[in-house]
Amino acid sequence: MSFNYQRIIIKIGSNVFTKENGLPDLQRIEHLVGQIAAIKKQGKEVILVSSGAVASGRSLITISEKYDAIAARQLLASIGQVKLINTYSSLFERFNILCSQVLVTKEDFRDRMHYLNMKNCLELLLQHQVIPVVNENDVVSVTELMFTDNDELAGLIASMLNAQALIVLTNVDGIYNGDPKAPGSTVIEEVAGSVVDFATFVSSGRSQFGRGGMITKSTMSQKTAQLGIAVHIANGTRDHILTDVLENKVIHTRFVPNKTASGKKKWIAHSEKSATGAVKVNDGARAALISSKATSLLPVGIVNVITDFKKGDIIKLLDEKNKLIGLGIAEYGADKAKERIGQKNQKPLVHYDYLYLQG
Ligand SMILES: Nc1ncnc2c1ncn2[C@@H]1O[C@H](COP(=O)(O)OP(=O)(O)O)[C@@H](O)[C@H]1O
Ligand SMILES: N[C@@H](CCC(=O)OP(=O)(O)O)C(=O)O
Repeated sequence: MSFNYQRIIIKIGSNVFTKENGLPDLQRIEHLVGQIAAIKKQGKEVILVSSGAVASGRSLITISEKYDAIAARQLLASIGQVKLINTYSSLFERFNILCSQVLVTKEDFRDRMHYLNMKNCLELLLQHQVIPVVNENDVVSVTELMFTDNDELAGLIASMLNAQALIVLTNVDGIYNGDPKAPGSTVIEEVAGSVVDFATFVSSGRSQFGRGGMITKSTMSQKTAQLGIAVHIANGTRDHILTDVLENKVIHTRFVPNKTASGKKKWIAHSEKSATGAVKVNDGARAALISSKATSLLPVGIVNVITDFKKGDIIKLLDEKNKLIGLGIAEYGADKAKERIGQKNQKPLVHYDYLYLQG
C-alpha cells in the first residue's frame, strides 16, 4: 500500500545535508531534489524545511576561534543561507521548478499577525506551484528565541498548513527501541494510538551536526500525528528514500495520524500544561457545553478573555466561578474573540470536535 498524500512537508536535517567533514553534501542534496521534483510532478504540494545554513557557511569562510558559538553560528548562517538557497534554486531550475526562501522565527508563530502573514504567503506560493524552502532565521534567533531544532519548526509548519504528511529525513533509519548502534536494537515501524514515553529508550544525545536529537523528533511527531497528520521518520542518506517512503517500501518509523475526533479530544485532554490562553464562559454556555448534546463554544457565551492566545492554541474554558470546565483548540485568536464577546451568529471559538470537557 502506498501513501497518497496531497500536501507534504519534507524536513532535511543537518545530518542529511552535511557530510562528515561538516560541509554540504551536494550529491545527496541533488539526489533529494530529483525525488522532490518527481513528487511535485505528480501534482502534489511540497514544502521543504531544510537545515544547512551553518554547514553551507562553513564551506565559504573560516572564522577565528575567538568568537563565541552564538556569534559564529549567526555569521555562518547568514553567509551560508545564501548558498543554501542558491543550491536549491539552481537544482530545482533543472526541473523547471521555482523555489522560494522563507525564513522564520519562533516569534512568528506566537504573533497572530505574523502567523497569518506567513500562512497566507505559503498558501500563495503553493498556489503558484512554487516549493517554499523554509529555515529558521538564525541571524535573529539566538538562545531562548530559538526553536529546539528544525523538527519543531517542521511540525509547526505541518499543522499550520494542514498537511497530510510530514517526512523527517535524518541519518538513521527511524526511531530505534534502544541505542541505534547497539546490537539487537530495531526500528519501531509504527507508533499508533496511546502516548509513548520515548525518553525511556531514546537517548538525549544527538548526532554530530544535529541540534535537538531524536527526543524532539519523537515528541513533535506524536503531537503532530495526534492532530491528524502522518509523520514518517526515515534515513535521508539512503538512495530513493522519499519515493520508497511514499511507496511504503523501506523500513522507517511511521506515526499513524489520528483520524478520529475522539482521539484529538484525548490529546487535548493531556495538554493542560500547554494551554496558553483562557476564556470565561457564562452559566448558559456552561450548561450547553456539559449537556449531552454536541455543542461548540460560541462567542455569545463568552464573558471574558482572561489570557491571550492565538489561532490553533489550546485554551482553558473556565466557568463564572473560575472552575476549569474543559480545554479546546481556538479557531481564532484572542483579538477576534474579544471583538466577538457576547455576540450572536459568530463562528465558534472552539469547535465541538476540538473540545475536551472535564468529566
Ligand atoms: N533510540 C534512538 N533511535 C534513533 N536515533 C537515536 C536514538 N537515540 C538517539 N538517537 C540519535 O538521534 C540522531 C538524530 O537526531 P538529530 O541529531 O537531531 O538529527 P537531524 O540533524 O537529522 O535532525 C541520530 O543520529 C542518533 O544518533
Ligand atoms: N537552522 C540551522 C539548523 C538547525 C538544526 O540544526 O536543526 P536540525 O537539523 O533539526 O538538527 C541551519 O540551517 O544551519
